[in-house]
Order: sequence, then structure tokens, then C-alpha cells
Amino acid sequence: MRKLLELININVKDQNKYRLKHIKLELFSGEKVAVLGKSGSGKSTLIAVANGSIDPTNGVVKFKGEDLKLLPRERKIEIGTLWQDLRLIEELSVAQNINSGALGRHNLLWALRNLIGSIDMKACHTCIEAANLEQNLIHSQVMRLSGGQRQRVAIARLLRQQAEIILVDEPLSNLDPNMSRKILNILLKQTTVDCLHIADTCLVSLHRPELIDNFTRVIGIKKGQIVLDSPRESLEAKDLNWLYN
Ligand SMILES: Nc1ncnc2c1ncn2[C@@H]1O[C@H](COP(=O)(O)OP(=O)(O)OP(=O)(O)O)[C@@H](O)[C@H]1O
Repeated sequence: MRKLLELININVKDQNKYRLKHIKLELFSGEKVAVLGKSGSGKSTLIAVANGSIDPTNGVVKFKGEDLKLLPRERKIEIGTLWQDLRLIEELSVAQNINSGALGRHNLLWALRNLIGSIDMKACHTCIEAANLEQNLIHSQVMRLSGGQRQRVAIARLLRQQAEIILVDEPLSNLDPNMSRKILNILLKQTTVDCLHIADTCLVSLHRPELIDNFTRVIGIKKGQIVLDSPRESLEAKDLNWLYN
């Protein structure tokens, strides 16, 4: 297995408080890793450090052996992120938001065409289908959608990016249990979708430990530190009880 992502001796410190402490983590291609921990334990901070949006106070993040900070823009799109706050552009349509996932692969003219009108509709429809969103919403303004629909637009945008690894910060908060499982199955590639490459490596922060079944590995965070790192099949209920107590 190829090493894709490496967090080396990471600390994130704000004034006197550690948000992350002594983090060492290696992620290999094909791994599907769930990150668990109580609210405030550091899951979102870990995802943000792993995609380069937060600079650690100490330590280095490497993607395929290269310092993430030095990676050029056209390589950064190999890392896709689904943010907890979604980061959609409310005034734009579903299709325009989905296409923004592919911005890094196109030039400025393409970006302008996407802002002005409807382009690459076939690709958008494929991502909409994969994200289990209603096709007839494709031209709707995002601000008019429900929380669960907006979440699926963000997932469709992530799929449109065609990243090699996906980092996901709590993808299920607005979804009912049935939809949560469907969406996880897409992210974990349990569902195949026509012509769409879905990354086979992911790091997913989860609020609900009962959804870890299809992951290959589970990481537990407590007070900013990795205190548990286990293959899914060897994880026991007592490990989870301890993590949440
Ligand atoms: N922008 C910030 N500046 C300073 N401290 C922050 C900031 N964001 C989060 N923190 C603190 O860092 C710690 C980790 O927060 P983080 O959001 O990573 O936890 P989490 O496990 O993702 O929580 P949740 O499950 O509630 O989303 C918390 O103590 C939090 O208060």
C-alpha cells in the first residue's frame, strides 16, 4: 500500500491550550479511516491540518512524500475535503456549486462560463445521482434547499473534484439514519456509480460511532491526542466506551 498522507509530530496550540498534541498519523491508499471522539476532542482540527487549511504550531504534513505546504495548486486538488459547514455558495445554483469542485482542473475562462450559465451538465447529473440528490434540483439556488439537500450538494461537489483522497468532517449531521448510511456507502465506495471515479482512501470524522461498520480502521481522539488506532475488526465495545467517557 502506498503512503498518501503523513502527519509528523503535529501540535496545534492556541495560547496555552493544545487543540492537537503529538499527533503522528500515516494514511495508506485504500484505507477508510473513521475518526471518533467526544465533541471538542480535536476531530475537525485534525481534518483541517491534514488538508493544509490550518498550519500546525509544530510538525509537518506530507502528501505522497512532499511537504503539503509546498504542493502546487494543481496537485492540491488531489486532496478533497467535505467541510462541516459545507462552504457552498448560497446564491449560485446546485450545478454551479457542483462544478466548483472541478475548478482546480480548469482555467479562468471555464470558471467564468460556470458563473454565467449552465455547463458540463452531464457530469453534474452523474454527481447528483451519486450523492442521492433529486435531479430536478440541478438549477435551484442552494439557499432554497433543506439542510440535508445542501449536504448532498456538498458531497456531489466533492465527487466532481475527483480527488485521490477525501477528508470529511462530519458528513451526516443533517441526514436521517437511512440517508446517512447511503451517503457513507458512497464515500466508502460501497456503491459504484457510472463513470465516476470515487477516491478509495478517506479520513472521515464521525459523530456517530454506530456507523463505523464499513471502515477499515478507527482512530480515537481524546483532548487533542490520538489515544486509539485500531483495525475496525479488532475494535471492541469497551474501547468505544472508554473513548467517550
Ligand atoms: N478557531 C479556533 N480557535 C481556537 N480554538 C479552537 C478553534 N476551533 C476549535 N477550537 C478548540 O479546539 C478544540 C478542538 O475543537 P474541534 O472543533 O477540532 O473538535 P471536534 O472534535 O471536531 O468537535 P465537534 O465534534 O464538536 O465538531 C476545542 O477545545 C475547541 O474549543
